[in-house]
Amino acid sequence: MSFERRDGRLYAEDVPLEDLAARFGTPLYVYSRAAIESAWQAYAAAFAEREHLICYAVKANGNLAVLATLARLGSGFDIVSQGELERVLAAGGDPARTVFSGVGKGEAEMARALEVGILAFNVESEGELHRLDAVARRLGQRAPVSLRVNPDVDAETHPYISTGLRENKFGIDIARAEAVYREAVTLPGIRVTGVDFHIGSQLTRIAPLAEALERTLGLVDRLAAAGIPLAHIDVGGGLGIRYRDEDPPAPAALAEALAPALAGRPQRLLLEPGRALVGDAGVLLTRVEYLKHDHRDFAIVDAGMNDLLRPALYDAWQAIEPVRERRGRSRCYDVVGPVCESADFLGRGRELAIAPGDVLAVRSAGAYGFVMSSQYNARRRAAEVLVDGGRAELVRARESWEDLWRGERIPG
Ligand SMILES: Cc1ncc(COP(=O)(O)O)c(C=O)c1O
Ligand SMILES: N[C@@H](CCCC[NH3+])C(=O)O
Repeated sequence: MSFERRDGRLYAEDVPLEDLAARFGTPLYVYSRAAIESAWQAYAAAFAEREHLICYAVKANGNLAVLATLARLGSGFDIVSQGELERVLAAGGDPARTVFSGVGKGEAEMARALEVGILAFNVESEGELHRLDAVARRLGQRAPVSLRVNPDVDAETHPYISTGLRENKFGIDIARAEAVYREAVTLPGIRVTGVDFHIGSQLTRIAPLAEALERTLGLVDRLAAAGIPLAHIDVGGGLGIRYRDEDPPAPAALAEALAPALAGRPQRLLLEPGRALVGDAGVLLTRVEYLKHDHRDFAIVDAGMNDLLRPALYDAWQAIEPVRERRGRSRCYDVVGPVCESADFLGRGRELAIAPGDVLAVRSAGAYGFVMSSQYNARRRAAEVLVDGGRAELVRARESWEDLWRGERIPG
């Protein structure tokens, strides 16, 4: 574990978190390099038996230092925008190990991805396939394509992050996919290379993934029979982490569960984990501003929904702990931010012994934390720090006041 409590103080590797709050201010995201590395190694070891490529889902945490850490391990990347592609390139990531997902790819994004030579476009609709064909032909290229199929399985997760049901906007209905492949192989700007699915995020059961794979392999077999062999099978990401009492499968259990269905198949396996690699590798530090004891007990802290949106958006539960234990009476607090919304909470009904000035750590904030933050209420986005052993480095400075109006103009 890279975030541990010793003698009542919470550490990131060998650095006390309260020291980081004092040095860099709050709100502050803190990541542990060792935690990222060990999560990635565990994933890679789990799938070592077969030829595979881990394409880390950049959306989970796109900080350049995080991406560079993963690139150095040999990771590939799963991107959903040109912005994420530029980040991967800036961090030294390999475009030839990068897949491009997302339902709304623009022409310029496609052209840029073709220019740098990505591994595959995960194409999510026929309209996108035709647009990509046209863009590639204009550039005198053939775009490598894997169709993202929608296998219509219930991932059994929060409805906002479930993506593999027919009513979701993602992917091509698996029942129609064969026809789309048959057309794709006739398009001069398209080179068919694989198939892809991603059924949702924060998955705690393997069964829906195994079901999606089974349905997809049926398609792979029908395509092979039709003379359309595929070079890779991309099973997406989605493996959950333990925020509270969930019991998500480890990567090894996932690998074991998928192995029988994949046995003997020549395709390279692609995986797109995000949260499972970085979720537990980060915390959000925030300082208590006020304690207010009215109808309820409120701990008003200096981080809000603009810094960490998950509680407000999904009613998500993340552990909140003082970085230094304090003796004394505890109370049951709603931990709320300074933003003018009643949804601005980090946690509700938390038993805490705290005083104004104390620093709290919101755990498991390495994924979908900073990346989902905003400047709402004209709040500067938090700084980010990467800890490596006993060293802590500022890897993104807190925004300046001018950052709040960069690019704006007062006309006339
Ligand atoms: C296409 C795609 N791949 C991979 C991921 C990574 O998901 P997770 O962070 O749940 O592993 C997502 C997000 O859910 C996604 O949309
Ligand atoms: N943002 C979500 C995950 C979204 C996954 C994106 N496909 C979360 O915090 O849980």
